[in-house]
Amino acid sequence: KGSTWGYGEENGPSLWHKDYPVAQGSRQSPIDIVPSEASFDPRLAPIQLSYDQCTSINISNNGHSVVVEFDDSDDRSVIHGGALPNPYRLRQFHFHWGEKGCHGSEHTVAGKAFVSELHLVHWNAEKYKTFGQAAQEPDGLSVLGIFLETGDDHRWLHKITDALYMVKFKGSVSDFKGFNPKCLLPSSLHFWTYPGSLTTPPLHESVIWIVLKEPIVVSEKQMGKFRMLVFNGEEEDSRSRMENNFRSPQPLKGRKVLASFK
Ligand SMILES: NS(=O)(=O)/N=C1/NCCO1
Ligand SMILES: [Zn+2]
Repeated sequence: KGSTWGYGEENGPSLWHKDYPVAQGSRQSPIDIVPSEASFDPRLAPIQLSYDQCTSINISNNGHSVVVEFDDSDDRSVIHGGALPNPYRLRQFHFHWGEKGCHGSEHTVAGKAFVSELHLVHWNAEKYKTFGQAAQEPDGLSVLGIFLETGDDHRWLHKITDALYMVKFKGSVSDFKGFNPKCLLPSSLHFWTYPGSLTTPPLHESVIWIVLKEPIVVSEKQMGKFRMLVFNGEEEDSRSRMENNFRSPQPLKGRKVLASFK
């Protein structure tokens, strides 16, 4: 059967272009964000996250990351502002991380990587009928990226890390209701924004990226709980700890990064 993509020696990011040629395209993500080369754009509207009516449904291990999915059947939880033409609907969020004490973010800032990166995935439901269709359009998706750095415990992240034992194996799903990701935001919503892609196959060039400048702080202990997840299914022989599930920065190819702040 076709070998599926992953983050290992035999199926990792450097090989994805074989099944997904767009991997070598002109608007791939992530990128290294160089603040001194980003231009402040006063016309960028502030980011607004209207998540108060959001409805989380479940938490699952898809063999690549841990994902919390939302009911996106109406506009109850949307992001707007930035360079977005209209509100985009929250569909899911997930994380990327490294191994103990190492880096794991996808975007970097002037070459600095963070221990992890949270992605809140939204889609343009005003213009497209389904997420799948939007994911193939240049203005179809918007992903909000938030860096994680280590320090004290994050006071709300335990709601997620306490549920990870339920989704240790690929294919496991567990109820996860009543979680509002607003509790995972830093105090400043200053951001960079640029046109890019999904950072996982199929790598569609359909994402308007919004990356917050200020990281949130989580403890090494909390990060350790992500690393007890495994890439493999419960029945598989291969046992591999879920870590280093990040793609490295891709060529900018002439793209401009805008900043919402001076
Ligand atoms: N890392 S990412 O760019 O958010 N990738 C995806 N894939 C499906 C949804 O988000
Ligand atoms: Zn992601």
